[in-house]
Amino acid sequence: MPTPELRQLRWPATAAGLDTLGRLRHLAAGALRTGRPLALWREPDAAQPRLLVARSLEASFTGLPPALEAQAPAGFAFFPFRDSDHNPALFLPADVRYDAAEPDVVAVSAAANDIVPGLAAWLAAPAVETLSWHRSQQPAPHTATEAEYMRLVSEGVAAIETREVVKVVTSRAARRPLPAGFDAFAAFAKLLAKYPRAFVSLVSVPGVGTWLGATPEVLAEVTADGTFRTMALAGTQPLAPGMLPQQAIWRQKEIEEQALVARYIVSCFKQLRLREYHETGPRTAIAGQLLHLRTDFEVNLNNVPFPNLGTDMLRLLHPTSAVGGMPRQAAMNFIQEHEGYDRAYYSGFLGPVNVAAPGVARLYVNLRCLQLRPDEAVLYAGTGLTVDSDPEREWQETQMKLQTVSAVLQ
Ligand SMILES: C=C(O[C@H]1C=CC=C(C(=O)O)[C@@H]1O)C(=O)O
Repeated sequence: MPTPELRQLRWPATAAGLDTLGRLRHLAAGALRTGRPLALWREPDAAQPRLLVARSLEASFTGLPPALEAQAPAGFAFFPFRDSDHNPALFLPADVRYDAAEPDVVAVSAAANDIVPGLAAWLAAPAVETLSWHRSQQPAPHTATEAEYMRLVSEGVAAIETREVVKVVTSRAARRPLPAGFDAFAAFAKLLAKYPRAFVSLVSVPGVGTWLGATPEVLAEVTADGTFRTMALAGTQPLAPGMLPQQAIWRQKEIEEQALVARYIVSCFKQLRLREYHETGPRTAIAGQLLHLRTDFEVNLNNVPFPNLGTDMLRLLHPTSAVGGMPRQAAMNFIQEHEGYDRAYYSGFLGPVNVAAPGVARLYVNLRCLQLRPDEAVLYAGTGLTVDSDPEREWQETQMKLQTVSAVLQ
């Protein structure tokens, strides 16, 4: 359904030779060239990716997490794990939109009317070879060695034993060189093909940097038919070749770890005094070459007196105990004191709000992601700890999780 205040620009005949990926790339090039923030993403099981360009960086700064109601502004949320001057919370207004499923038009919001002449000229301009992605001003984060990470895990287990926390998720960053001729757009296209069930994204913001990922974890979703969804995702094991997910056997450690996340979600519903939710699972879910335990939660918004449930739940859920821990504040304090690096946008959340249509929002936890730097990538992964965590196994688990996105660096 076209949104009335959107102006539709048609691609000129000169662009006839560009396929949809070529058009997405060309629009991304235009945004980068003019110093504008942009997001490219493909929702799980959607056939085609979408692109959104914000008219300016200034228009993209925000305070609170976005409202998810149909009348709220349309845009793309890009939130850090923890707000700071270095890692601002962003909501890129949907000023320019391109949906590869409707390849012949580019939609421009009324707020961005002034950029129409430049954009129209750009649609007719020849495609460029190399794109200069926006860069972060921050130095690369500290990357933990195996010994350092194992020490962090032991400290986390000790904090659980002394009841400082019930669960905590520790994480680390890893640096990898970019292969010769690395192209972030081509890497995005590779992730699209490799992970059809993931939310695949490439976000580039002036001064903030460029992030690429393929995450399996829904944070908050509101659908056109009025359904709210979230999930408790935790517990990890490799998907062995030829193995069916239903054959997976889970240890008590993973079962408990995931149950805590599910319990946290239920406590958020309780806080809002909502009882009419449906809970399915836990079931084994595939995420790339990994398996997780997943419980799905669903609320029919047409049957409950909670018109703002999506917005309220989003504000309660972030950061979930799948990336922070429980109790939330104690786990956040532990991470701040012990982790020794800045997670930036890793384990924050991202996704479109009211872009596909008013009242449709799909926000994901930013996992299995990397930050692009001029000649290297910084990759991120974490592991949920319980009292039974073994430091060596947790290190191995981070190695496995890093492989999801490092597939594009080979
Ligand atoms: C923190 C991450 O994953 C979370 C989601 C699924 C399974 C997890 C785990 O088994 O620890 C984590 O809670 C990550 O991928 O960096």
